Amino acid sequence: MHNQTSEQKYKSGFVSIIGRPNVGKSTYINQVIGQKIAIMSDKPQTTRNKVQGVLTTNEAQIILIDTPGIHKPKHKLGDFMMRVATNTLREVDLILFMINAVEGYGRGDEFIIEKLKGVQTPVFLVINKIDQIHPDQLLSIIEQYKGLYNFAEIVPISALEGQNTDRLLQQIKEYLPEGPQYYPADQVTDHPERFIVSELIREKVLHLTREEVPHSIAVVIEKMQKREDSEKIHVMAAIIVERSSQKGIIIGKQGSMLKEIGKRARLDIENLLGSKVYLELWVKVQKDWRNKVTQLRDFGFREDEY
Ligand SMILES: Nc1nc2c(ncn2[C@@H]2O[C@H](COP(=O)(O)OP(=O)(O)OP(=O)(O)O)[C@@H](O)[C@H]2O)c(=O)[nH]1
Repeated sequence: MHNQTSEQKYKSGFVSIIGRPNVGKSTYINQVIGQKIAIMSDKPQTTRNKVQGVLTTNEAQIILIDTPGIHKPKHKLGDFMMRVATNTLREVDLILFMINAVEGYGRGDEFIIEKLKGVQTPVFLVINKIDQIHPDQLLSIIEQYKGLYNFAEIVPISALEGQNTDRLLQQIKEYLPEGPQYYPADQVTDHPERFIVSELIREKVLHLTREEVPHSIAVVIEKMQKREDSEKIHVMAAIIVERSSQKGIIIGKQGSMLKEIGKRARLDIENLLGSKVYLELWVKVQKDWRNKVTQLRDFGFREDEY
């Protein structure tokens, strides 16, 4: 076939976002996609799974993968997350290594850069939260990081305020290979709704209980279906904790905390599903689940599912 058209070919690809906890990865994905997909919290390491956001335009489709924070594993769950993250880096078309402009270079960054040296994929250095620093500081950050790794591009942004995020998108497109539209244009994530629903509930628990409940909690959706007798979707979810003291905190005085968690989560879930929701929550104690890989699988942290 002699198809001598001057039209640009469609581009598409997978872009992995890595960085220390709390640098703003979820905020960036939400900023790009414009919907609350990745959950956000002030506490580090709220992202456990890869949450994909899909951005489709007339010229390209960018599939963003929020990779769980790469860090030195302390227990089985950390080890498992690290493996998932490292595998991801080899498979994607582009890696965004995000740093927080306000925090100095640390051992966490050093660890990530060591990991990056083992992959062929091009890497952008994305300096986030530039709304919080003086431009002069930016120059010295750029100088410092330039010497550490051969970054394909260095892009300063503010994910929160949207500064320079358009330019970053443009540069991402330039690095993507020609490819098909993997997802329909109106699809913003390929995660099952159940997963997003469980993350919305987990987010409320973490926000409302502040430092009192650790990140090791999990939320398992046991049932999610439309009730025959009403328009509502019935969601049943268990919040899994490691100690009964944590159970007490989550339930609160006369159930007040659990009630508040449920109320806030329900509103978000209704928004997500576009339907009224009947949400039933309970708290379950399961000791030391983080170290039990078999239980991780039960809770849905399955490598082959990503
Ligand atoms: N000032 C400012 N704050 C930001 C910016 N981007 C993110 N934040 C804040 O930084 C905090 C952490 O953001 P997240 O998006 O949850 O960070 P994350 O990298 O996904 O965190 P993990 O899930 O722990 O890996 C939140 O309080 C955000 O509001 C930014 O550009 N400027």
